[in-house]
Amino acid sequence: MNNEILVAENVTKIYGIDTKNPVTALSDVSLTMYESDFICVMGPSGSGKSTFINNLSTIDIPTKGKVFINGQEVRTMGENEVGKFRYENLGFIFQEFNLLESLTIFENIAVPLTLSHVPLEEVKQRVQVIAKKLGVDELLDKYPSECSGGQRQRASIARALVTNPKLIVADEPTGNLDSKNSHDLLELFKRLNEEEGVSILMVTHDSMIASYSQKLLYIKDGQIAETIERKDLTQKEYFYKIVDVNSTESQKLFID
Ligand SMILES: Nc1ncnc2c1ncn2[C@@H]1O[C@H](COP(=O)(O)OP(=O)(O)OP(=O)(O)O)[C@@H](O)[C@H]1O
Repeated sequence: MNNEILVAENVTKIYGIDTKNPVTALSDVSLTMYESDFICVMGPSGSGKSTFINNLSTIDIPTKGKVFINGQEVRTMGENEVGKFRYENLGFIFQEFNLLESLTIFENIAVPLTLSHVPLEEVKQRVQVIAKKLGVDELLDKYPSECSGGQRQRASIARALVTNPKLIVADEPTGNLDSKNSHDLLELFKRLNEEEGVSILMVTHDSMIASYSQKLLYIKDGQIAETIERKDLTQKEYFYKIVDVNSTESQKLFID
């Protein structure tokens, strides 16, 4: 059995808890993720998917419950410690790429290494390697404004991966990519997952993208309503199962 990388115990998130209209976005959710797990999160709009991954990955702090990453309880870490911990362990990929406009693509990708005081020669070498993997090695001297949406997205993915994170946390990472680039990204995730044991926790609304995972969590009303595991299914069989869950759950919305 692989080591536990992320443990969430009875996590609840209530937005606006001190207001007249608090919103319980996540309700008593637990999850154990092991090294090399590849988990996808799906569910209707507003069901709590982003809240789920944000609260499990140090971006946000739960109202109730505990989160452990690599055995450390996130709540007990100071702000600086959490920052360092993120750089060393986590790679975040979001739909908005948040590249710094005043820095070149090279400098953007290098940011997490520079912040960790990695020597310049090593920075250059690691940026080159990851930029090549993401197909942005020709763009390193350009500024984000000189690149297309897909190129910027790939550069931001290179920045998330340049630290060799143990856990990739991705919220709709293919949102701005065309279908070829989406599948290339998922093939890269698959390789990192299978060959380097990187764990992946990813939100997507696309069943085809979700079919690259080994486990699917279907979130509804802030809770895990269904869990499907790929096990020995082919990707195609798993894909059909995912489509089925999405369509069955969508139909329930009519009946309810
Ligand atoms: N900062 C916030 N303050 C108040 N309510 C919030 C906040 N963020 C999210 N919510 C509410 O929490 C619930 C869950 O939102 P969340 O963004 O996690 O859903 P989601 O499943 O990711 O949605 P989508 O697929 O539309 O992105 C929604 O009702 C949303 O309106």
